[in-house]
Amino acid sequence: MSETLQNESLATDPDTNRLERAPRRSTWSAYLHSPLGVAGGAVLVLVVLAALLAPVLAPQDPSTADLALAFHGPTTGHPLGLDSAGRDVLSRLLYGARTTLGGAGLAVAVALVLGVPTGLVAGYRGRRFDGVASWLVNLVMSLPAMIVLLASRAILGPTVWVLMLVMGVLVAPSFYRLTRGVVADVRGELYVDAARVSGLSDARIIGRHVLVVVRAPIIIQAALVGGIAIGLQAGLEFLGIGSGDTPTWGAMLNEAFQNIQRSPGLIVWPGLALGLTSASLVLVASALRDALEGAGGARRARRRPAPRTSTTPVPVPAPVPSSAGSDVPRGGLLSVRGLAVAYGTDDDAREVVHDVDLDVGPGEIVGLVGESGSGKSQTAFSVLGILPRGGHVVRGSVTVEGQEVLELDERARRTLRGRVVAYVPQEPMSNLDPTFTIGSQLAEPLRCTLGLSRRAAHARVVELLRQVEIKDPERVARLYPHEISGGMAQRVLIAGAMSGDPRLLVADEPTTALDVTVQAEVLALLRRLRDERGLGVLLVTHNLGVVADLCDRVAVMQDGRIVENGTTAQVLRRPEHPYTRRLVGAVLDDAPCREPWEPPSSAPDRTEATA
Ligand SMILES: Nc1ncnc2c1ncn2[C@@H]1O[C@H](COP(=O)(O)OP(=O)(O)OP(=O)(O)O)[C@@H](O)[C@H]1O
Repeated sequence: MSETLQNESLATDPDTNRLERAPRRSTWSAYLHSPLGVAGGAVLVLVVLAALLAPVLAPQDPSTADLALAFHGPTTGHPLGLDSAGRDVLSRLLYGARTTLGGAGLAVAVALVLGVPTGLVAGYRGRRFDGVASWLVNLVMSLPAMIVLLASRAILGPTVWVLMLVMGVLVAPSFYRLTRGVVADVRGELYVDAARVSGLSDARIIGRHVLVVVRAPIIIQAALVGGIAIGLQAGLEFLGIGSGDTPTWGAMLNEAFQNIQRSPGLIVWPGLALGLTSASLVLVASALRDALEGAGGARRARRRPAPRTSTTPVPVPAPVPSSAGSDVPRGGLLSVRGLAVAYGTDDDAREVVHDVDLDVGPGEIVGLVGESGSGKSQTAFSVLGILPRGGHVVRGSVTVEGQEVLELDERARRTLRGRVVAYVPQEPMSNLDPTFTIGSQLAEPLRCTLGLSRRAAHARVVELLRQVEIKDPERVARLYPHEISGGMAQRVLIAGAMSGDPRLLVADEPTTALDVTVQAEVLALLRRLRDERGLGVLLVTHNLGVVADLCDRVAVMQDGRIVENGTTAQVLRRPEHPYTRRLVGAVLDDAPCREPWEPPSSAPDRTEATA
């Protein structure tokens, strides 16, 4: 391994020559480190156990009354005394926990079931579903909750369960809005795009990459709603709107309040139960949120910003005999003809790519260069079938190995992506999900698209990491994205792209975020993969240095059109179009040309990289 590669691995600890792993805790042990969370959890567990074991623990039936013993203080048989009707307070408290907690659980469950899946779909897919769901949510939110609850009691009967079910429906919009908002943010993350490009289905992406982000706020929200449900239930019972015959904490509070002069102690037990349970719920949720954030969110936050590009001097390659130039041969692997991409609706469409022709043959690296906004990425996205929302191909054809890509349905495109066409994105760090280890992320598409077992996928991941020249692949597979350098992250993404053994690689500015030395190594890696596998590469870049280093042919884009297309030597040495001349002239100053990059002689395993 070269010195630079070592440095890359040493990014976190240059003294020890070893990758430094940040101490990491499991969610469970992080939770146990929160004293308030543990205390809240203990109280909740006790309350739930008491509710479940009420028939065993209760000294007598909660409804058995003995007026002769009304307001009697604590005795051996009645540790908490008796109420105004001579009923055992402890028994009522235990049975009341069942109704109170069960009702709150029902409200939360209904709200979760209605709000979360719809929020997920609306946030992830948007469009019409989002419109209809948001309209319905606004409608429900505009209803006066208390009036609806009173009306439902009058119509459906005075049972706690019905009240809690209706409450669940009324609070479902809060879950919908929360989920939709978080998911809409996450769906724009590059690692979600990367998962899509690697061939994963929407359901799989939502289940693995999106749900993990919304779970913490949903837990907090569920705890709050649970607390509110308990409070509301108690409030309704306290006002005498509950069922009356079922023992609940609210009903006990109501009865105690009516007799506060006679027996003030009666209010203590239901009040304490309500207060402690609500507070515990909040403490547990808060500690759980922190623990989950510690496991995933902190990794998100600790993501290291990738260094930005530096300018590479452009070596002018010697002219090579070729039939390219104005008479460009038609590529056997990728062939783009008359491609036009537009944004907006039919009436108000803005064309951003116009009639692009492009070919990539097997084992050929074709550069697509041009200034920012010239349409390079839109062309590449069209090949991959991942144009951003609002963008669509208005005419033209894109064939990969003779198969028309634009006519494929989404399922067929997913199969094509990852297995035939792979993608290496620009920002390595943003394209890795911070919540999963490198090994887990690379194994996911292998298991989903190639159907490998967990063990086989892991073995393949290690092999892939080795192929992209990562030293100690077993160890790197166990690391999280924030624990590796930008250069290593880009190697990981290239390994991911190679996992389906594709024939065509679309690389969108793959070295832009890397420093010059690492840039040269990643370029050498791409060249080696091309040489070994006969991989065709469409390389989107604005860097003519990269083109000169790596590309066999180059197409120059300006304002959405290809204005020049030829061998790298021709285009860089004798640019014909005025824009290409300006582009080359802007980089080629009087600085001396550097020699093409060669690996250090101390790197025997990589000497073939530039051979
Ligand atoms: N989501 C979008 N909605 C509307 N227009 C867009 C969208 N994405 C890109 N465009 C437009 O498409 C044109 C081409 O953009 P593209 O991203 O292909 O440029 P580029 O050459 O790749 O630039 P860069 O090197 O900065 O990535 C630009 O004019 C841009 O404004």
